Amino acid sequence: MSHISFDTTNVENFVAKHELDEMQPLITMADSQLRNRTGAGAEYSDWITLPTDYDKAEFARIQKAAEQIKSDSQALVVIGIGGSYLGAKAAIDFLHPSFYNELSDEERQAPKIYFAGNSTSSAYINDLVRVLGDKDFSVNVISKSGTTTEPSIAFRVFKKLLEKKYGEAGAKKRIYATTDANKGALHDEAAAEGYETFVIPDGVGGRFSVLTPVGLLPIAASGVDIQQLMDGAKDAQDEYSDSDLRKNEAYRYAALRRILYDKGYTTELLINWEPTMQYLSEWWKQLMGESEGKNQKGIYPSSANFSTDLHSLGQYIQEGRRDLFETVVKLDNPVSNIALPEEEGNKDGLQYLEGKTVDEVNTNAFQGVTLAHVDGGVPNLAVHIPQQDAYSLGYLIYFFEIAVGASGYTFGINPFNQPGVEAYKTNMFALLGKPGYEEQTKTLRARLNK
Ligand SMILES: O=P(O)(O)OC[C@H]1O[C@H](O)[C@H](O)[C@@H](O)[C@@H]1O
Repeated sequence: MSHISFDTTNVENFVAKHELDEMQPLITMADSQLRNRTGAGAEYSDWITLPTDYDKAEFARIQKAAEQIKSDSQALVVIGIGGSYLGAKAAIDFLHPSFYNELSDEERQAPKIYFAGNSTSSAYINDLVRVLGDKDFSVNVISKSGTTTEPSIAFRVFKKLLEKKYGEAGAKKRIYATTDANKGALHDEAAAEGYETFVIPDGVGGRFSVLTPVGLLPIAASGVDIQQLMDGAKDAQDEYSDSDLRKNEAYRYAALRRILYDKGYTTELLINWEPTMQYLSEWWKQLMGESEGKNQKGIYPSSANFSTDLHSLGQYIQEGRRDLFETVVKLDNPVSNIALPEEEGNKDGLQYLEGKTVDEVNTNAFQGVTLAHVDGGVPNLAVHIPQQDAYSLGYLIYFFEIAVGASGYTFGINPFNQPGVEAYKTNMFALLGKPGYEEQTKTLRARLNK
């Protein structure tokens, strides 16, 4: 089966071959820290072998639950934030046509999928309640800690809606809880109420959890064959197991990013050429940013959607501050491809495109833009995705995960924690009057009232 490939042609003007060779000792060290579990945060690196070591009985239970949701629900509300929703959203967008929720029931053959609990916006919850209307729906509430504020608030709202519609007993059958095996408020509530539960393994952090029940249940409920997703990841696990930079494309990606960072290219733009891939970038940004942004170091992960953003950000990328590099994720064979309609005359000046497909325009734009950006001083890496299918996506997910694991260790940081995320939470809890935060409440109120 063909799989993703990594193209470094357009970074050659910026990084000499010997520079990559000279990264080998650092990569060998990072690989050893990862595989031998001797690096910082190693207790959260079970995702490395997840594609072969996952719980097969639970996997079958996920597939069964997905069938149940398909049979009794017109909509599934997926409640989670950060790593507890971005992977599922990225996969569902990538693996289905645009406007998935707007397709006819017959074409979709699966419930509409809505995401909630991923912001503190009150309007968003309100709007989703209106959209659900009298639709039959189920809820998949996802939280590794089981205590995150945004999903907890949304869960209360949608749980009440379910109870109003189906009664307490009926509601319980429509709630699927994905959380820690032993602890947290969501775990305790699920156990007390008898919700069907799925476990987020201890050794897999949120941003690495898309191939656990966190991502798998919503993805399966949308009609995707999750076995293919796991198969792709499994083949990638085999493919990227060698510490030799000449043989391991994921490590080559990690090493090149690190070399570019050291040369002053401190922002990486993940570029896509398909609107169905925007959330892949959002997932990737958490994976990279939460893993590497520590000790005042790390590449800032950003993204742009082409060709759309060429008409807004294109000027900056071409001629702005030269601290950017691009990693393009290019889908080589999109599922649908249309030809430009023929027309009498040449009023719109498009006659030269007749006989060409719109995807040929996209690919030519990709090639032209890449060369222009390279000429403008933007190093360019490219990951080619052969097909818009679950196998390729599983492969791609693993590529980025293993790359950031290795890359994190080259920075000398712990790639698997996220201590900095707590700072805003402490302030928010203090301002909202959560018990235990009384001292901070006083200090913050005084600062705000100045
Ligand atoms: O799954 P949860 O425990 O609710 O966490 C959801 C997200 O929130 C946090 O603040 C973390 O920084 C993320 O790494 C995590 O993915």
